[in-house]
Amino acid sequence: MSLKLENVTGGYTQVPVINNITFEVNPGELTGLIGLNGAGKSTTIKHIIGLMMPYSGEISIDGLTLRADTERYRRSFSFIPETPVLYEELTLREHLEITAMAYNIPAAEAMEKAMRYIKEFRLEDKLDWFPAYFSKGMKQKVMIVCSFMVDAPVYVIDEPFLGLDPLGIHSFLEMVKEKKKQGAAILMSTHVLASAEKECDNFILLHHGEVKVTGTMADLQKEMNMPGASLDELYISLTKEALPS
Ligand SMILES: Nc1ncnc2c1ncn2[C@@H]1O[C@H](COP(=O)(O)OP(=O)(O)OP(=O)(O)O)[C@@H](O)[C@H]1O
Repeated sequence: MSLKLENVTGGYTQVPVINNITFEVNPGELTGLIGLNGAGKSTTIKHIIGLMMPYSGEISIDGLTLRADTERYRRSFSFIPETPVLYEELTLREHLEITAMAYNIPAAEAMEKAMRYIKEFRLEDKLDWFPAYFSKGMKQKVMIVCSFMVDAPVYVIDEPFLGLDPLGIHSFLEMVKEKKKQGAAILMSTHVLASAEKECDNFILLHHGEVKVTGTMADLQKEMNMPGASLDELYISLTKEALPS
C-alpha cells in the first residue's frame, strides 16, 4: 500500500505552511523527508496523521482517506513522533497493552511481537517501570517499540535519530530494514543527512513549504545538475538562498 499526497495545501488556522505538495511513498521503500528548520516537515506529517486537515488536496493510503473512513485510515499507519509522548501513570508493559488494544491486536500476539523489539533495545528488565524513570533515549525506544509492534502498511517517523545512542540507531535501522522487507511504505523526516543518504531509497526535499525535488540520489543529482554530489551538498545548494552570504 502506498501513501499518496496530491496537491496538498495546508497549515495552521491563520498560517498557511505547506503549498501544493505532491509525493508518493511506495511499499518496500524508505523515503526521507528532508528540509531546513521550519521547512514544513512536521506540518506535513501532522496532515498525514490527521492532526490537521488540508485546506485543499488529498492524502490517501491505498486510496483510503481520513475523511471517507477515519477509523480504517488511522489503522493503516503507525507513527513515531519526534518527542516521545508517554502516559506518566502507565508502565512500559501497560503502554504495550494499550497499543495492542488501539490496533485490535490480541494481547498474546502483541506481547510476542513487542518483546522482540524490547529485547533488541535491552529494555526487558524495565517492563514494570514508569516513564518518569526512563532516559530520553529510553522513552524514544518505547515509542519505536509501540509503533513497530503494529504491522501497519505505512510508518511515519519524525526525526528518530536524535535521542538514540549508536547501538540504538543500529537496532532501529535493522527494524526499518525488516519492515521494508515486509513491504511497508516508510516516510522518515530527519536532519541527519549522512544516515539518510545511506539508508533512504528516495528523498523529498522540502523548502519553504514546497517540494523542490524528489527521487533517488541519482534523480536528485541529475535534476539539480550536480553529478556525484552528496545529499549534504544537494541540500545546501537547494537552500543557499536561505543561508547568510
Ligand atoms: N502551532 C503552530 N502555529 C502556527 N504556526 C506554526 C505552528 N507550528 C509550526 N508553525 C510554523 O510552520 C512552519 C513550519 O514548521 P514545521 O514545524 O512544520 O517545520 P519543520 O520542517 O518540521 O522544522 P524543524 O526541522 O525545525 O522541526 C514554521 O514557519 C513554523 O513557524
